[in-house]
Amino acid sequence: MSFSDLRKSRKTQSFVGIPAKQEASEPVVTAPDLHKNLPSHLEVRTTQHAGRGLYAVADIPIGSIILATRPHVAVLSTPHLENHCSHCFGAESPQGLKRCTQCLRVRYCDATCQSKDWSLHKHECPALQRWEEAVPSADMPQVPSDAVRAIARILWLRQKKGFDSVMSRELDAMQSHRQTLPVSSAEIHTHLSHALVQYLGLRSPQDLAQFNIHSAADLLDITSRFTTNTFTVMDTVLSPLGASVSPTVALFNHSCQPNAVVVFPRAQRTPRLSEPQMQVIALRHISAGEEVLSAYIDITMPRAIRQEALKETYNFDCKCTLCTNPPAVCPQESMYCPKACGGVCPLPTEDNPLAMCTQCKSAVRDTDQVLDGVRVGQEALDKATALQFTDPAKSLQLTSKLIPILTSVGLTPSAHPLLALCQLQKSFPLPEPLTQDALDDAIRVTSKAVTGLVGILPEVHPVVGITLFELAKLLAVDEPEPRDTQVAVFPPSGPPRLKLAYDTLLRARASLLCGMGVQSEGGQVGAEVREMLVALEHEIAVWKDGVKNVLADIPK
Ligand SMILES: C[S@@+](CC[C@H](N)C(=O)[O-])C[C@H]1O[C@@H](n2cnc3c(N)ncnc32)[C@H](O)[C@@H]1O
Repeated sequence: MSFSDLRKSRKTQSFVGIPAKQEASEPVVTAPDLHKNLPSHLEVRTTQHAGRGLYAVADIPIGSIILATRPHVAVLSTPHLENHCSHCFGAESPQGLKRCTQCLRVRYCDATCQSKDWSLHKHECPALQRWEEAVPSADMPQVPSDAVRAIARILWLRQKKGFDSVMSRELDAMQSHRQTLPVSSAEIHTHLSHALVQYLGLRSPQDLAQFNIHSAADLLDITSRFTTNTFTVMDTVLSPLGASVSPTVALFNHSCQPNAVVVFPRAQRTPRLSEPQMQVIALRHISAGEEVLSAYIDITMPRAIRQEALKETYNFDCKCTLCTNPPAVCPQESMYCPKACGGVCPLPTEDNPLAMCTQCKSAVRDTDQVLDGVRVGQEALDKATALQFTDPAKSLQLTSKLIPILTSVGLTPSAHPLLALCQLQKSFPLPEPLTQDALDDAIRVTSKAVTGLVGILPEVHPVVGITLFELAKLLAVDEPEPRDTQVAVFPPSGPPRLKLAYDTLLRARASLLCGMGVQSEGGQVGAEVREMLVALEHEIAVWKDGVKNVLADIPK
């Protein structure tokens, strides 16, 4: 059988007569010797509807590090291969990174990081070179996708550790949805399998036996396990860096109202060589007996988009409280009362155009205007997201145009797509030379994003903490043309702005201390917040002294 038969044999158990080992999509039972590194406050339990999950067996206070581990496998995404270490994922320091002299693709902080990565890179290095040689033209990707590089690392790791090792069995015990994959995603898996085989330099399906893969079904199990159990590696300000797989962290099930969050805080005090370290942090007090649940997707999205994303990638229908029993007005789909009574209305939809304020019962009259605004806003968001890196000026033009439109039709800052547009716009750097208007605009958009996020997420969520920190940094930028401080507009100017920066920073610190883990004092970003607080305190003190001196000079 050739590789082109993979698709046909998707549902078969074997292509070389050896049956696949596991009935996919059945709840997996964990062997007692797996996940031995679980902390004593957690245990694995299995339910019919969600398979294995992790449950608290003791109370877990808010902000606690529930679990900390280095993923079994992690890869940088292609654009970050140039500016981050492929072992510890640290950003390029002033000393620069050392490039692998063979493949010229991956970089390391130093010889220590390189030698730590060698056991897997020694297989990856020739594979990267082989891939590059085989690429038919310069406009094709010169490096395989993150998924292909990560899955290959999983295969080399299993081979190195032995297929019966605990590490390999933990990887093999991760949930696979091979038997119930929708046709659309089965196609993706087939493409992934083909790219993987090319990257590994295999000539026939039988060559996969060296990775303990004996059938098309086995191969699809591997790719399905990868998509179902991957976590995005993030830097300290939550920007995506790459993909990682940790079978222990993958035991956490999903909720759209999670009580825990996965972060990569880069702790200050632990040596960098244990990085990238994933930490699961309690977003609220978790009582003994409760399941610990994280969010697999962006929960600032409306319910329909969340449900679709969960079905597409994770193959389940979410039955969390927020999905099954939503509030009368979901913040993600809300607008202000048309009579401005202070209440909110659900956003009208094509199916249900009647929208009414929950407080004063006034009906939204201009439903067409709202529907059009949301539709055009979504189209602009899709376009602006696609152009974010290739044509940032055009992308920024789209977000700047749509944010005022959606605001004027009455969407709340938490509503989709307004919040998503604000989040995108605030990711662009400030223009140079900086004008007061551009700075003030950036502050207004970031402030709107904070308000929107706080309407959906708990204040201790790291996304809220990081956005507060971004806002505080903008408020602390030297104003190009400070305004008259008497005029009550937002953002304020002069000393009141400095005071607002300080207060916002205090909020960011409180949020990040919890959301990035109390024990690690907020990790690297927590340390940056503390440094900035000291600098701002100094600036405010200088300003107060200045005012005191001026007052003393005024003749009585
Ligand atoms: C990362 S794994 C989580 C651990 C998994 N339950 C197991 O037994 O290995 C993701 C898969 O778990 C299941 N799952 C996670 N959260 C769920 C939920 N809230 N409801 C139903 N199934 C869920 C889905 O099958 C999903 O594809």
